[in-house]
Amino acid sequence: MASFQAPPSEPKPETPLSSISLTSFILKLGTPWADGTASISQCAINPGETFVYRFKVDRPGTYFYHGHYGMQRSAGLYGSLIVDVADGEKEPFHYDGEFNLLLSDWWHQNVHDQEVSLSSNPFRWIGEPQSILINGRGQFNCSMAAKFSNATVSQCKFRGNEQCAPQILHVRPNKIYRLRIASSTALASLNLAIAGHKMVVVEADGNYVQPFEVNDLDIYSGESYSVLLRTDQIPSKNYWISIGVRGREPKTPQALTILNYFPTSASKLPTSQPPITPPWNDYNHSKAFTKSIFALMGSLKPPKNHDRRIILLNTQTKVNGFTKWSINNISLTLPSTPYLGSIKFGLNHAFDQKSPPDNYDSKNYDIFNPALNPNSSYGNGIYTINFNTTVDVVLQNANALAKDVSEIHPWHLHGHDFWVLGYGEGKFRDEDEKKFNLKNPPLRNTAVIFPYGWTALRFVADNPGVWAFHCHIEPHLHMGMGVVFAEGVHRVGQIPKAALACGLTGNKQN
Ligand SMILES: O=C1O[C@H]([C@@H](O)CO)C(O)=C1O
Repeated sequence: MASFQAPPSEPKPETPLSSISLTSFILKLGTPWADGTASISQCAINPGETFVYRFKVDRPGTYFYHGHYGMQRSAGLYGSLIVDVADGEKEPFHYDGEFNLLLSDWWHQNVHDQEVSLSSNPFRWIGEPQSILINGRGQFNCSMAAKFSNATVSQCKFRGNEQCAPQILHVRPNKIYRLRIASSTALASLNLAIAGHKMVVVEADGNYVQPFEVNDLDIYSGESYSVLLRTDQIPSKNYWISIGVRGREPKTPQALTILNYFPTSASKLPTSQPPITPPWNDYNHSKAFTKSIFALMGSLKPPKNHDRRIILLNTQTKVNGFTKWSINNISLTLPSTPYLGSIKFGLNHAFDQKSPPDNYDSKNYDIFNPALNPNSSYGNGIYTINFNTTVDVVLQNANALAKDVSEIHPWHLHGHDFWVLGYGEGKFRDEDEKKFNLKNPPLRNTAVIFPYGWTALRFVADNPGVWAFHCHIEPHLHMGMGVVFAEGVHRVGQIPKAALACGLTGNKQN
């Protein structure tokens, strides 16, 4: 069992009072109240309160945890969670050392103001981040690689102990290093490259994958990878590691750090230019990477058939004039009593008992153009899944409100891994099912939909609880881009009181 405790919050007069909840990317089999989703699996933790997350860590991998109340992840409430293999067990690959890189993005505008802007009419978008951070460290208004830049940006000056100085990766020649890379970004899709080095991808979202070699790696918010890096280059030099933005026109400089070979001094800057991220809209590059990910031979295979298919159309819409994201024309608003408690206690008036639809009007909806009618409505109804059945979810992308705009959305499922059965262009059709990969689809907990495309996932509803499934872009979730699945809730054991201490379950003892 592992447990981590919410940081004790002692409200000081100048600190705004704010609740939190923490989620992590572990499955939480049998302890759905430890999933950390406020209004879904638990009540938010109020200032001064403590909530202990106790759950079974059932397999090794690269994970992270973060706040799941409002946009707290954007405000910096996140951290890594690395699970080592159990004693006596071995990873299916060898390495001599490891580094952990948790990536994020950073705005100068505070998150409260961002939330207000996003919830205003007229809508004010948060724009692109000012910096990309590596392990919470990033630069602004200076570049470590200034001498390679055409712009008149100044050279960053570091002694090495400043908070914003990059964490340098110190390596020895002719070794193999495991880089654990996870993305907690609020918005940015990223690409990472190491000058002069290739990487071998071996793990995705805590699952082993069939190893494959890349020059650079795309990573979307919510995802994690492990790559192996062989330090086989000239040891008298150092090498740039650069991270740039994908999928949105970048207005954010690449994040940089250095791969420092022993015995070269870490302060010796690399002599060649940092790797340049592929053009932001080179989607073919991203698709080629994403489609090269397969499960390691011998991994768990998906069931051959599904019991239910849910098609989820992703649209940017208007509700009463406010800009929102909607799924099958419903923009998710969470109830004040968390679903887990209200379903367990049969409190039928805690949320809308009507399920959202399993499909959209796929015959008539033109995914390539702005909707003829952009209006949708708020809702907090959920998808109730029969326990132990197999569900296919097809995420269907579409044009946003503006013409010729369709964005990337990384969708993250709580409480499960899913198999990624396929990606396609345009509208999903029944016959696309014939092309699903049932042989070696990767098991993941986050999968991306590309502009104007679809992504098909399969999971088995074998984890009693109530689980969020949402776009991992923080402002998009805030704008309603998510759905909720419930399965086998009557099988859930005794829910700790702290998870129920609000709304209509506030006085429940179970
Ligand atoms: O949700 C979003 O809103 C803006 C834009 O569509 C409207 O300003 C944007 O880029 C998003 O991802």
